[in-house]
Amino acid sequence: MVKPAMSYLDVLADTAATSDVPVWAYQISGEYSMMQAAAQNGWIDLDAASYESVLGIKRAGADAILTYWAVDLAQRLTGRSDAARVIR
Ligand SMILES: NCc1[nH]cc(CCC(=O)O)c1CC(=O)O
Repeated sequence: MVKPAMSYLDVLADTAATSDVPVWAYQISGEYSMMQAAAQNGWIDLDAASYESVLGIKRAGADAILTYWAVDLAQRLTGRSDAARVIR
């Protein structure tokens, strides 16, 4: 598990490149909170920025991502309001 994810994308990529076991990334509450706050101030598009931040973590090599947007993203990516139950 590499955390916090967004500040350690280089460490995540290096770890994923050499790990024999699945590598997880944790997008911690501080990363989530600063983006929620920025969106509340009208500074960023939350839907776009949250998706892009998680996509970047995946692109760095994470096999799985722990994120406070998990349910939101699952619903948006599947188009299903019950996505969180379905993916469990
Ligand atoms: N070491 C404990 C731990 N495990 C996960 C988090 C982050 C929890 C979060 O902020 O989402 C923390 C606290 C910390 O490292 O500061």
